[in-house]
Amino acid sequence: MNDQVLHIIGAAVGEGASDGGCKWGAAALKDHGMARALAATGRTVTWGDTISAQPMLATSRLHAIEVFSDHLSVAVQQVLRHGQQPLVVGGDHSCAVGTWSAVADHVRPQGALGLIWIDAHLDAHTPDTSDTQAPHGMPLAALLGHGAPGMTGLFGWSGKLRPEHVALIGARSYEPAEQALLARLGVRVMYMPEVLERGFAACFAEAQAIAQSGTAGWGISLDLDGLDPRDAPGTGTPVEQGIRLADALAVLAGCQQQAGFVAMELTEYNPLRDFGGRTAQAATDLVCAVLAPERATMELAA
Ligand SMILES: NC(=[NH2+])NCCC[C@H](N)C(=O)O
Repeated sequence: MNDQVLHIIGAAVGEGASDGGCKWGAAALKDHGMARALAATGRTVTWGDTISAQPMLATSRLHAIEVFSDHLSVAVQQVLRHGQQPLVVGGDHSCAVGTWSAVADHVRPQGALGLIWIDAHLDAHTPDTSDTQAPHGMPLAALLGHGAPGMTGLFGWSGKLRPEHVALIGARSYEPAEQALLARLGVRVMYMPEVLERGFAACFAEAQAIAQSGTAGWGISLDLDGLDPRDAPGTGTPVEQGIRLADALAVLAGCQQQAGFVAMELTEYNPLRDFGGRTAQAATDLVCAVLAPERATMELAA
């Protein structure tokens, strides 16, 4: 039984994407009852502050995300300092910079952070390589220490993630420059054809081994567009042929009980495209699967 308080932080950011609809994602998931569903698994849950990007106080889109990342990272740091477990609910995927910078800084005295990144995209551009200049295409590069100083250097240090502790699953839409960066760094990327061939379970097991080995803790950054749009149509940038929801639910169940699991982030929920609320339900079921105090609880509920 896990009695650590689960503290949800809403990340109201859509400015990182070309279509800003994800800015309303956290509020919509709150209304949908995500906290209630998590509490029903047996966790003690608080929905804390929502951190909002404020473009009117910034000089550019990138600057808005830099300031937002800083604010979000401080909020996540506070949760960790209180001994609670953070769940960051986005928001476009640029929120990963704030989330994982704080988690990496928190575990740093004990060692490195491992991260499993589930996504249709690589999110490994820098301002020098991105055609769209959309910051939500840049967070993984920033966490690896590449990109705008305002995104790489939170808490006064850069390289929050080391390449050997990171694994991506589900990529199927990307540009050559970001692919080249990850290849040069030696990051393990399981592209969608490999996931279809080996199965999501085998890929996730490999990713978990990467995230756990030689690290002081690990987490999951789940971009909903990693899922197949047939199961999760309400995302910022949907791409055909993704991970099926049933596979994800089965495989991700019980992560909370795995050694070293620290935190989760769920991103790119776009309520403006979620007619009928199917994606909100998928998002809710996924966080419950990962964060339930005991695996059996989810199996009984299913
Ligand atoms: N987190 C996301 N949905 N990222 C999409 C990025 C799309 C594209 N690679 C870009 O950089 O603009």
